[in-house]
Amino acid sequence: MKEATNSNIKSESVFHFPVTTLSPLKRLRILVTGGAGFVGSNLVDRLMEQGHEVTVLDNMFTGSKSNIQHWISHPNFNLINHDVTDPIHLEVDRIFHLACPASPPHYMYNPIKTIKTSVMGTINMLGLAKRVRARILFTSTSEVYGDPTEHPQKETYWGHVNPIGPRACYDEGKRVGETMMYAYRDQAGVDVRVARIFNTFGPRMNPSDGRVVSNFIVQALQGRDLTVYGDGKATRSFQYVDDLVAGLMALMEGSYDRPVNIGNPDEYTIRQFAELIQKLTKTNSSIVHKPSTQDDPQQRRPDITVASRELAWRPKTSVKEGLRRTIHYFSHELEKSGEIKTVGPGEYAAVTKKRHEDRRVV
Ligand SMILES: O=C(O)[C@H]1O[C@H](OP(=O)(O)OP(=O)(O)OC[C@H]2O[C@@H](n3ccc(=O)[nH]c3=O)[C@H](O)[C@@H]2O)[C@H](O)[C@@H](O)[C@@H]1O
Repeated sequence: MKEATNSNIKSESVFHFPVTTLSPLKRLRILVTGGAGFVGSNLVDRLMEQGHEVTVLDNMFTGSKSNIQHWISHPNFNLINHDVTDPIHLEVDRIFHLACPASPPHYMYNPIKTIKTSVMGTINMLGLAKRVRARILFTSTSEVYGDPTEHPQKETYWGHVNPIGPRACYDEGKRVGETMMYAYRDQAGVDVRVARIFNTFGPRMNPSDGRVVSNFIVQALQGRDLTVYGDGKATRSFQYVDDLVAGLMALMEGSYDRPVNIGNPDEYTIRQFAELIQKLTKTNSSIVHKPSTQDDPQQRRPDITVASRELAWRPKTSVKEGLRRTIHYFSHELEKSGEIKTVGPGEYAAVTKKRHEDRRVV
C-alpha cells in the first residue's frame, strides 16, 4: 500500500514539539497508564511526536498534570483522570501499562494501594487488552530480582525477594504482574511484552520523590548535605530516561515476548555517585551517612544481552551527560519554587508508626 503523501510532514503548532502527520493506516490508538508520571510523560512525548493518538490514564497520585500540560487540547491527545484499579472500557491498539508508584518512599507510604495498583490495575488492563485485542506492555522492574545473589542480573535469574518486607508491596506486586501477563498470554492469547526497568533518571522526576538521583541533585543545588543511607557501598546502575523510552518503544513494536532488562550497565556505589553529583554541581555540600534502610538491594546491574540481541537496543546517553541535563532541569525547578524539600525513609516511617499508635488507641 502506498503511503499517504503527507506521512512525514511535521506541523509546527502551539504545542511544545512538532508532530508527524501519520496516515490512518499507521496511526495507532495508544493508551499509556501512568502517562502523567516521570517515565510515562517522556514516553507520551515521543509517541505524540510520531503522530499516534495517545490517551493518558492517570490518577495523579504521583503523576502531575504539568508533565503533560503541553499536549492538552491537541487533537491527538486525550487525558482521563482515572484509577487503574477500576475497570475501564476503551478502544485501543496498544497499552503501555506503567501506572504504579515507583519510588520506595511513595510505594511504602500506602502499601495496600501499591499492591492493588499492581494486581487489580494489571488485571484490568489485561482484561481490556483481551477484549479489544490490543498488545500490552507491562513495566516491571529490576526489583523483581530483590537483593540479588547473582550479578549482573540476567532475565533468567529468579530473584531473592523478602515476601513480607517493606519493599514487598512493590516487588511482589510486580512479580505477580509478570505472572498475570504470561497467564493471559498462554490461556487467552493476549499479545504481551514485559520490560524490567532498572534505575532511571532525567527531567520530570518528582524532586521530592525520595529517590537517590533527585535527592542528591536537589540537596547539592541547595548546599545541603547529601544523605547516603548506610555505608554507601550498595551499587546501582543508572540510565537516562530517553534511553528507557527508546527501549520501551522498541520492545512494544518488536516480536520478542519474554521479559527484557532495560537499563544502563554503568554501575556506581552510592558513595561514588554522591561524589559524582558533588563534582557535576560544583557544590560545597558534604556527604553524610544516615541509617541504612531494610532490605535495600546491595548490588544491581543489568545484563542487557537480550535487549541488544532481540531489540538492537543499547543505552546511548552517558550517565554524566544525562546528569548534566537533569541538573539543568532541577535548577529550573528550584528557580520556580524557591526551595525543594527532599524526603527520606524517616518521613514515611513516622507516618507508619503513627498509624500503629492510632490503631492501639482505637
Ligand atoms: O529509580 C528507579 O528507577 C528505581 O527506584 C527504586 O529502587 P532503588 O534502587 O531503591 O532507588 P532509590 O530510592 O533511588 O535508591 C537507590 C540507592 O540509593 C540509596 N539512597 C537513596 C536516597 C538517598 O537520599 N540516599 C541514599 O543513599 C538507597 O538506600 C539505595 O541504596 C524502585 O524501587 C525501582 O522500582 C525503580 O526502578
